[in-house]
Amino acid sequence: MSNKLPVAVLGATGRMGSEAVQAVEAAPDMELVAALGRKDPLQTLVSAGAQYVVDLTVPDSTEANVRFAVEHGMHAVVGTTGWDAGRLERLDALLAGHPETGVLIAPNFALGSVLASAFAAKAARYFESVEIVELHHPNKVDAPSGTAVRTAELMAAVRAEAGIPASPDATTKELPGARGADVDGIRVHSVRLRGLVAHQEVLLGGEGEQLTIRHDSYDRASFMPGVLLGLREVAAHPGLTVGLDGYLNLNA
Ligand SMILES: NC(=O)C1=CN([C@@H]2O[C@H](COP(=O)(O)OP(=O)(O)OC[C@H]3O[C@@H](n4cnc5c(N)ncnc54)[C@H](OP(=O)(O)O)[C@@H]3O)[C@@H](O)[C@H]2O)C=CC1
Ligand SMILES: O=C(O)C1=N[C@H](C(=O)O)C[C@H](O)C1
Repeated sequence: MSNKLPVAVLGATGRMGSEAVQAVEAAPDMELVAALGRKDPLQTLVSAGAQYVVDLTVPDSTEANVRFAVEHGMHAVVGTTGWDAGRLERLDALLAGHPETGVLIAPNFALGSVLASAFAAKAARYFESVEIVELHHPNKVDAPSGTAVRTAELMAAVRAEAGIPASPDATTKELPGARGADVDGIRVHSVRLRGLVAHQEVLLGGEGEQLTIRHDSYDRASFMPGVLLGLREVAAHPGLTVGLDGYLNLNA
């Protein structure tokens, strides 16, 4: 019997899913047992013997996909966006009944992006003003990006704990949307532009200075080491982990 991880990819025909299929096929310790598109029944995961599922689909389908995986004892590594607080709560409750199963919800698999968000959280308490600009390809269906939401949440939590007031802003007259979305009190601006893949700038401003923390994914290959790392680690982390940083010892 093979001791390779039996992996299935959901969303296998998509931009990320097709890249993940290639990465899993090329990994010496993994075996791709199923590659499902939108029309394929989830039951195929069971008949294929999948024990690890990578979800790279759409916000509307990801929760049901992950629920199916967990209910069938499969670990899940999830890159799909749309995991708001309500969905995470429901998943946590489901996992309580499956104590040996691990799920990673990773807003971004690129190691540089994970580090950039961690650096931004670290810096967040030291600056009066913070805003986020995320820039993506125009085929992206969701805005703001999951990465920007996660970065804003991390920064807002640090600022709240440190008692930092809201960023100063004298705007009283505004064309709707001009100041971006408000994520936990942090303004997030979304650019959609042909030629881009996935990019983010965190802007931190203080009296007479600015710190910019920028990350660029020029190619979806940048996400694959994180996908493979997630697959190799997920079984060792039962329960719910949000963010690939949960598997990295960033404070070492
Ligand atoms: N965490 C990370 O590092 C990254 C996350 N992402 C996220 O991953 C997700 C996928 O992105 P991307 O690959 O660019 O998107 P694509 O649109 O290229 O791919 C989406 C895939 O999901 C499938 N799909 C569509 N609807 C359903 C459904 N109802 N049920 C099951 N499958 C469905 C599509 O199948 P079909 O072709 O038949 O429509 C397609 O294979 C997005 O949420 C994106 O934000 C993206 C990049 C990096
Ligand atoms: O849709 C994308 O492309 C990406 N989606 C994720 C997000 O919304 O943060 C990750 C990355 O930014 C690429």
